[in-house]
Amino acid sequence: MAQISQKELNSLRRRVASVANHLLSAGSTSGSGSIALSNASMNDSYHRTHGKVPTHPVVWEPAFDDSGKKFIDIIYAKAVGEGIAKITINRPERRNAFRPQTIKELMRAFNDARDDAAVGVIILTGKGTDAFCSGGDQALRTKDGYADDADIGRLNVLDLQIQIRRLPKPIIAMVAGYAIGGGHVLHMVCDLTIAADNAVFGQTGPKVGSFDAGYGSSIMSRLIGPKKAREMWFLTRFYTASEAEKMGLVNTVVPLENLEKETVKWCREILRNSPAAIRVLKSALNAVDDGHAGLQELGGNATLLFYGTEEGNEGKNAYLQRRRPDFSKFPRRP
Ligand SMILES: CC(C)(COP(=O)(O)OP(=O)(O)OC[C@H]1O[C@@H](n2cnc3c(N)ncnc32)[C@H](O)[C@@H]1OP(=O)(O)O)[C@@H](O)C(=O)NCCC(=O)NCCSC(=O)c1cc(O)c2ccccc2c1O
Repeated sequence: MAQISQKELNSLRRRVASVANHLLSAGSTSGSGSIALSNASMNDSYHRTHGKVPTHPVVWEPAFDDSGKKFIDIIYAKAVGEGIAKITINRPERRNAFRPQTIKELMRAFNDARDDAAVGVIILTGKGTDAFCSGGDQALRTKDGYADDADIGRLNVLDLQIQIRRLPKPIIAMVAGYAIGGGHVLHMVCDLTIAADNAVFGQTGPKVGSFDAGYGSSIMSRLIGPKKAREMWFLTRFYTASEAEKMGLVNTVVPLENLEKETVKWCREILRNSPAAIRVLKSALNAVDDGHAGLQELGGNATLLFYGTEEGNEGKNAYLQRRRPDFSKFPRRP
């Protein structure tokens, strides 16, 4: 009998789950029988044309990158047949404070999720319900950053922030408990934040002898306004989830027990929409704040789309066929 490899088995499981999910969601749409009769709220009318967002439980399976290395400080998972990856900081005994190793692993997982064409949305979260992330591990702080295994000081969370901004898929911070210091900045650089009602947000930098004068300042100012950003940094106060929602720091607040369910619902809604449109929108929404790098990202998307056109291909084909390109048939649109 022919042997089936683990990779083939996983792919088969994903396809079966995808078909099952499809059937479940079709069932939940036609089964309710009340869609056309539902009241006139905006989302109901949206659901009339698009069908209801499936609410079946998500099934996570462990995920790996191709480095062959294990993950120690994080848990990496993908939802079977769904297009969702979940990356969890796994240092709950330290309120999910990160060390250089944690950041390296996060970057590996984000890279894998970026490269996996089956993944359309990524969730970043912390293990347990006490903390999303409490920032850099202060026990490892040295004169030049946070000590890695070779005792070299690192501020590599700054590289992770850039990776999150440039990754062309939506990243949702799923926050329960504390999001503090560098952990608070991490949720801010994500595209969306879904907070549990026990979430607490704050910067401690000036209290513990640190500051993030990069995204931690500029993006915060964009999100909550320059006065409120000064308040958050200068006074180092903590804010409840509902205060954070009023300030525009988070998208929504839900009961802790519904946090993952609601986050997955948002993922599923995003996944119904055009990946290319979302990709371009993410880079467009970041472009001004990210300066030349932001424009480069947005410009790269224009090139990517242009390569798929007949006009773009005429140039390449002419070069390969050693002839003069004929662009005369392509419109010069108003
Ligand atoms: C987050 C808390 C408010 C939680 O308080 P709580 O009372 O719930 O819990 P404990 O305080 O008892 O903590 C339990 C346990 O965890 C340890 N721990 C918690 N946070 C950290 C941490 N960040 N580093 C190391 N250890 C931590 C704590 O010591 C306890 O251990 P036990 O062994 O005693 O059980 C509260 O914990 C808190 O305020 N934490 C500190 C928050 C903080 O100041 N974070 C650092 C801010 S600076 C930063 O993150 C930062 C990082 C960077 O990489 C940067 C890079 C470039 C520029 C700037 C950067 C930057 O500012």
